[in-house]
Amino acid sequence: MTSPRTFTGDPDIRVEGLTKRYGRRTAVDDLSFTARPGRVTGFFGPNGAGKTTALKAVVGLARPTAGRAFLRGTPVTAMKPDARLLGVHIEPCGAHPGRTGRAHLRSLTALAGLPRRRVGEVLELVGLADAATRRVGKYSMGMRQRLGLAAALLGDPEILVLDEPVNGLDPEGIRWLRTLLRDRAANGGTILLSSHMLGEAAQTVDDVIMIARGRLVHAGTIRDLERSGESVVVVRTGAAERLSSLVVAAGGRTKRDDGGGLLVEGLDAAEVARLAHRDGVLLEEVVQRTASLEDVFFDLTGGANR
Ligand SMILES: Nc1ncnc2c1ncn2[C@@H]1O[C@H](COP(=O)(O)OP(=O)(O)OP(=O)(O)O)[C@@H](O)[C@H]1O
Repeated sequence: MTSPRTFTGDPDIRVEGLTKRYGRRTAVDDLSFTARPGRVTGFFGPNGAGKTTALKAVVGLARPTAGRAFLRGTPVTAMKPDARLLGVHIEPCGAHPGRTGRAHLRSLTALAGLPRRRVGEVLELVGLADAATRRVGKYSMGMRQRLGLAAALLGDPEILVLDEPVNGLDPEGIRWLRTLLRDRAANGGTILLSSHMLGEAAQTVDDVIMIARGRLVHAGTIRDLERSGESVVVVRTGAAERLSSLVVAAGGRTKRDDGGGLLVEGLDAAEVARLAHRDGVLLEEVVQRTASLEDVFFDLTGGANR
């Protein structure tokens, strides 16, 4: 991916009606989505939502019960492995704990028919050059994550599929990964990454696919999702009932919060203050609280852990 790609309008990844059952358990349920060139697509869902299972089917590592995944319009099951087209990091990365990071990458390079110099280049790229001769069994979780990324990047692929790439990285590592992925997208690359933490990945992704219990619950841009978080005004007053009826008459909604305050939806803080002032209701505190991305995530997925 040395030069920016020409956009053809075709999604690099297209998933249609993907379903995967393990016995009677449905891990992925009739899932359809796309991931496009020049964008980082985040694939979100709570633990056990079916992210890893779906990503395995996308890259041809798992056979769907129904539905299909396409890369550039070709069914993934009909494609030959091509490290220049597709790079994948899904744990476990398969590195033997007794081998060094460099030896692991060298064998992958040989297997994929890539030039041997790529090993040194990707070790440098992921910040593992100094640890290249250490055994993988001695690597920290963050280092193993970097090694998995190095393996995915060996062919400098146009499409990257990464399962929970942020796991185990420290804040500096997360920032480094964000820059790396944003740069690749800016050069026309397609990146699909999964995460169970929407807030943390928000600065990295452009598009959001969200699943819960194997089903799609939301697809759109991260900007739209950020805007969708409704704000709530938290009010403390000795005249909550009076204020509540004023708010309702003005078209808002109210409920009591656990701390004895009044939560107002549908009006902003200034409107609530104006209503109170007009009727001589004394307000002890007025705070506008915007729903965080984590709140939005929780609302959309129903906090659906299995
Ligand atoms: N090989 C398997 N055999 C049986 N059940 C499986 C298998 N792989 C996954 N599952 C089940 O499918 C469901 C989805 O699992 P999956 O690992 O895809 O979710 P996930 O969203 O990646 O979760 P996490 O964030 O916890 O990794 C879970 O209920 C899991 O127990």
